[in-house]
Amino acid sequence: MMVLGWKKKYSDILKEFNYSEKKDIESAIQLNSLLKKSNTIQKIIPLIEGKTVFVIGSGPSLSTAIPILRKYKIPTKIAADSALKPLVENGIIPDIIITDLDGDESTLKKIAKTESIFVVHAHGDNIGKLQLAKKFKNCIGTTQSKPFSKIQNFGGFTDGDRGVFLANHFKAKKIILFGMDFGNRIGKFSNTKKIERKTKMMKLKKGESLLEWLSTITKSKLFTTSKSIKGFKKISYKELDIIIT
Ligand SMILES: Nc1ncnc2c1ncn2[C@@H]1O[C@H](COP(=O)(O)OP(=O)(O)OP(=O)(O)O)[C@@H](O)[C@H]1O
Ligand SMILES: Nc1nc2c(c(=O)[nH]1)N=C(CO)CN2
Ligand SMILES: [Mg+2]
Repeated sequence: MMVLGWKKKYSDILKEFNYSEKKDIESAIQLNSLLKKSNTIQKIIPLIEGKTVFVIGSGPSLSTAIPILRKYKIPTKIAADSALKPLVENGIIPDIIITDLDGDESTLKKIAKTESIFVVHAHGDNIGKLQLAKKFKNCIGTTQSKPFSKIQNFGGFTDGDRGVFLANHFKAKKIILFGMDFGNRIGKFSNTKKIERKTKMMKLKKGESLLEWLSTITKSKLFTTSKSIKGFKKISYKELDIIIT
């Protein structure tokens, strides 16, 4: 089931970013045709339901988060797109990767056949990249429009906030953010080109506002080690041991 109220949020996104719903649907249809029938959804449940999960984005605080994340083996790690490369380079293989396939392609390919679950988002502007999804051993397809057949809609917009919506959908007990700073600085690990800066800032603003909205309806307890977000308790790395238990 889609998160209640998503339809209105999506309709606002279409208007604000001038996206075409028709193209989003076309992309989702293509992704659906590439995916095999699988039990990947069944594999994701035990990773999240009733658990503490980490959601890791590419904001400036990712650099200080990496040595901390290396110490924590148990909480499920959900990584957003371009956060994947620095994580893998530091020996951290996330359990779940949220991507619209514009992160680092060679890192995606490197861990394609591991047990990690790839949650691939189809939208009107990534149709040309969808073939990559065929390489993943465990793959779930998503859309921001209506779900159908093998394509799901857990809510959310940018890769990072979609990770939080995914954790909410599968009933995480606690969700803790790393490298999810939003704000005016794009993290150095983000793949953003100079010309895309304005749109990227708009996307980050939208992602943050969606998380503020989610905080008013979720049953998961929300924390952030990154910059403050309304509705999320700001914590220091030192407090992690207590919160995780
Ligand atoms: N200040 C920040 N700079 C970069 N990423 C951030 C920041 N704060 C939060 N994030 C999160 O990190 C995630 C991963 O970053 P990435 O650059 O891969 O974005 P993205 O969602 O793939 O964007 P797009 O696909 O539209 O280019 C973002 O989706 C966003 O949710
Ligand atoms: N149509 C369309 N949809 C999106 C896009 C995008 O560039 N185009 N980018 C996203 C993640 O940042 C999420 N959704
Ligand atoms: Mg992306």
